[in-house]
Amino acid sequence: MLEFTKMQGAGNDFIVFDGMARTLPEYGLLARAVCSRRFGIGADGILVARASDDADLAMVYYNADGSRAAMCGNGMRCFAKFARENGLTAKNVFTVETPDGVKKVRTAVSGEGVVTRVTVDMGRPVFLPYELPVLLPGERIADRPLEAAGRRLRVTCVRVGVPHTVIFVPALSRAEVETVGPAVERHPAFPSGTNVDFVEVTGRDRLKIATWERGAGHTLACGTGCCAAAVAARTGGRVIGDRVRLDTEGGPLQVGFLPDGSVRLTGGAETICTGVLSPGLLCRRPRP
Ligand SMILES: N[C@@H](CCC[C@H](N)C(=O)O)C(=O)O
Repeated sequence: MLEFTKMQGAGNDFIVFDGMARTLPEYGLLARAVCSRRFGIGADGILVARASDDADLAMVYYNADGSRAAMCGNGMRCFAKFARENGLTAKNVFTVETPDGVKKVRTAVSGEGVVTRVTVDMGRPVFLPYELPVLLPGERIADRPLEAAGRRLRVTCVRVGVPHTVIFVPALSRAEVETVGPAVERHPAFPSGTNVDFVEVTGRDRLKIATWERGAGHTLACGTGCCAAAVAARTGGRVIGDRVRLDTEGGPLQVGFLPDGSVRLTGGAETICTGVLSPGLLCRRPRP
């Protein structure tokens, strides 16, 4: 009997498992089986709750394609709600170990014990140069746009636990997300792949964003992507102030900038359903 909970944060959806006291199947296989939209439950990734020696809990994240990622911002909000509401912790403010370090989460809990909102201290984003296979003598990376899907793109690369490539556009286009997104995700400049964020500036403290995720494709929102976009926009003078609202395709999220250079992600999380996996699910041939 393998119980699961399906959750979403701004439409980025996850299957959550409690791995505190039980052994689960191999996570990559589990992710591919349950995330399949037609042959599984359907989700962008899986989250597994584990015990930790260094924090109150540990979160393991795998993308829908079975690849592991160090961090997931929307996933962390869902994880925090799951942990608090299912008694994995009794604290409203607690710490979670990830491969990107220990994250502090703050949950807003109603009188009925329901977590209504979660804020995650995401750490300091790091600007990255992208790796071009060949640079001409004297040429700087900033001089050369990235060529992908027949386009020459000005990109900003930022790591927020996981790699993001931010592209500012005059207006978001679904067609662009679906053509440029996969071409940039697998561009040779990014040997480990990258998430790709298309960002439209809609106000002095407001952005609209659409994301193509490494290992999951087009998703309705990406928490680490919102942090990357907010930091890229602020550093480039496109937004001002201490916080930015990001309108994702799945709803609004907020990113706050702290004096030490770190960022905070705030938003909601919801439980969709709970259930039990069919025992045969993991024995079937992996399907898309
Ligand atoms: N949806 C996530 C990011 C998940 C990881 C990503 N697909 C990767 O492989 O880097 C978020 O909300 O941050």
